[in-house]
Amino acid sequence: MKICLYGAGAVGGLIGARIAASGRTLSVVARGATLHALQRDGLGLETHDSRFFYPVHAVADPAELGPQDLVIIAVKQPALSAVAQAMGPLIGPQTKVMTAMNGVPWWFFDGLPGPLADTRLHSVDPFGTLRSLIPTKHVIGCVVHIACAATTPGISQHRMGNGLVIGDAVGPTSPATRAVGEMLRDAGFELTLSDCIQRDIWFKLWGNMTMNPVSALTGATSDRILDDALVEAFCVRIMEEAAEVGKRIGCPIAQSPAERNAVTRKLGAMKTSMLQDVEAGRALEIDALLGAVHEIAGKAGVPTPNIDALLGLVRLFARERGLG
Ligand SMILES: NC(=O)C1=CN([C@@H]2O[C@H](COP(=O)(O)OP(=O)(O)OC[C@H]3O[C@@H](n4cnc5c(N)ncnc54)[C@H](OP(=O)(O)O)[C@@H]3O)[C@@H](O)[C@H]2O)C=CC1
Ligand SMILES: CC(C)(CO)C(=O)C(=O)O
Repeated sequence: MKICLYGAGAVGGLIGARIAASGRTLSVVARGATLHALQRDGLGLETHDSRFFYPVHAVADPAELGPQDLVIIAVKQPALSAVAQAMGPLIGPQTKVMTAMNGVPWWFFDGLPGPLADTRLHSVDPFGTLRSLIPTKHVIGCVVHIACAATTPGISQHRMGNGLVIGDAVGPTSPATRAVGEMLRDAGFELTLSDCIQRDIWFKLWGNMTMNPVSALTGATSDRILDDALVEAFCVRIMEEAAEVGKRIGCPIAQSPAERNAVTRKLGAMKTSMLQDVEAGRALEIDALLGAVHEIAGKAGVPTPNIDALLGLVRLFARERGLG
């Protein structure tokens, strides 16, 4: 399997390092300090008590690599458009493109039957460029139930969790996606195959769409967010609104906000990826985590005053700090 990673940060670095550690050849498209580090040292993977480096073939220009069997995209949502525009040479007729990212992707409704089937989301693909550059038939969705960070170029720090859920964006699980699943299992992940990856995306988003923006606004880790009764109550109202939207679009959530917050609480003092972005001065993933939910709620006819308030606040926060 010819595998290429695009986005060797926290999540991509972890997935890539595990793939390389399992004995497979991995190509990586990277830039700047990350490219330099990968070419010099390989992909670094750090845990609380270890640090290993794995050799990879790192390039700046996807044209050097040509068509792949699998391209793993693990960038933040604001970087996606530039990646889609550059990755053309990696995509052949049989290529699978796996999006290992949080939030609602541009292809969300392409394979989701129900009242909004085939809806196009202006918030995450305003001009339809992602859809035309990465046709949905190539896409495997991937939900990452892992926490990690990348504070040094080329090195992913694995903090907790080991779960990946993958599924075809459209249609039943294909043999190619099963093969990708086997490859990721071999690499050491707890891999689940989903026959409706949109539901898994919505389920994960249900926790992220509160914790990530609230942590960005307040600078607080997840435990401190949940320790404040008023902030927790605000998060619960947002989750109730998102659960109602989910119910209307075919992504029901079989969990209560209290149950989910209890799971989040067990993760301790977690610094979300959006808080990491604020601290590093990087653009925030607002459209995929909140803008798309706001747009979908409007189309589904569900009032979402609390989601709207959080979206407005975090959007303004990002604009004022040049993180938008
Ligand atoms: N971190 C976490 O714990 C979790 C994150 N997620 C999600 O996973 C996705 C990835 O997040 P994460 O790994 O944290 O992000 P990071 O910011 O750590 O990594 C993104 C990487 O993409 C690279 N990149 C961006 N644009 C380009 C480009 N044009 N060419 C080459 N490389 C590029 C960046 O390189 P450069 O440094 O050069 O900009 C960086 O190495 C997000 O959707 C996030 O929400 C999901 C679960 C957990
Ligand atoms: C680690 C986790 C689950 C925290 O919300 C995450 O997905 C993120 O930080 O983006």
